[in-house]
Amino acid sequence: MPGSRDGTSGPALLEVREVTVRFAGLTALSEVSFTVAPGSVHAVIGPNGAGKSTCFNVLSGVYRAASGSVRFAGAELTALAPHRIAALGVARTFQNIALSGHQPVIDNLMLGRHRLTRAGFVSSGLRLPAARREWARHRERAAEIAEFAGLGGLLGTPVGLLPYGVRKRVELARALCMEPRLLLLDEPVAGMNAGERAEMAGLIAEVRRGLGISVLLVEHDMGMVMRLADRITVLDFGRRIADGTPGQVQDDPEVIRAYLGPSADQEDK
Ligand SMILES: Nc1ncnc2c1ncn2[C@@H]1O[C@H](COP(=O)(O)OP(=O)(O)OP(=O)(O)O)[C@@H](O)[C@H]1O
Repeated sequence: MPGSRDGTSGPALLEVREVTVRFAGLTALSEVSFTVAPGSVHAVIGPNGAGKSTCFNVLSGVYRAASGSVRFAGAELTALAPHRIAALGVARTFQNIALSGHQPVIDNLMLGRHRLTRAGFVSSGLRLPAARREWARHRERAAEIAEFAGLGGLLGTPVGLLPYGVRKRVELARALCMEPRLLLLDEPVAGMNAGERAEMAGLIAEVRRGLGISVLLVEHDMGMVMRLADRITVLDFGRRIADGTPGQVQDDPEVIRAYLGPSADQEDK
């Protein structure tokens, strides 16, 4: 198809090309390339230490690549600071929850709206009518997103009082409050029980289907990855060893050797 390098339709939303990252003698990523199609769920998998988090940290501007390029919707990201990348429409969640536990859900979500404010309702302290109106508009949108994420009845609840699985959904909802075009999810179901995992998987599917937002996912839960992802990139020792549909990756001998093992349908490795 025109503009397509990987069989998906249309030009890539994110194009990672030959990215290398080094830490004092260790090559954490070695000339890694992959593309994320608009409106798709793309997973990055691989054993511990394969370079998955490093990859996310390059995409979100936390780490600098030694070489290679990352293009998002036509813009080069590799030299940009994290807030500039976020402003272009790339939002992320972290392996460990990064929320303010004593603040209610709605306040945590409003932090996600901050970059979108014009009147600066935080700095003006809501003294100006324009700032108050803008604050109300953003609060309404944050409440809508909370509803979408199944948090509608919890707006006033301090995050620290919520069960782990719900806090992870608050974190995802906060990222959605930035109105991203691409959402980076770092191990979204790690540490969850089966019910929480199913809820989170349903929410991620809805983010793509209902909101049209592309999702790039690092995850060890292979059952979830195989069900959710349109495409999977497999890393091992910082190198890309496979890239394809779940079916292709699952049957790839090198992936089986390095990561999946002989029984590729294990739920969680
Ligand atoms: N800031 C850093 N300084 C030095 N080495 C690092 C740094 N971050 C990552 N590394 C190293 O880079 C390699 C890749 O690590 P990374 O965390 O990206 O792997 P991962 O695939 O995310 O692993 P996991 O599944 O355990 O999260 C590892 O050898 C790790 O020790």
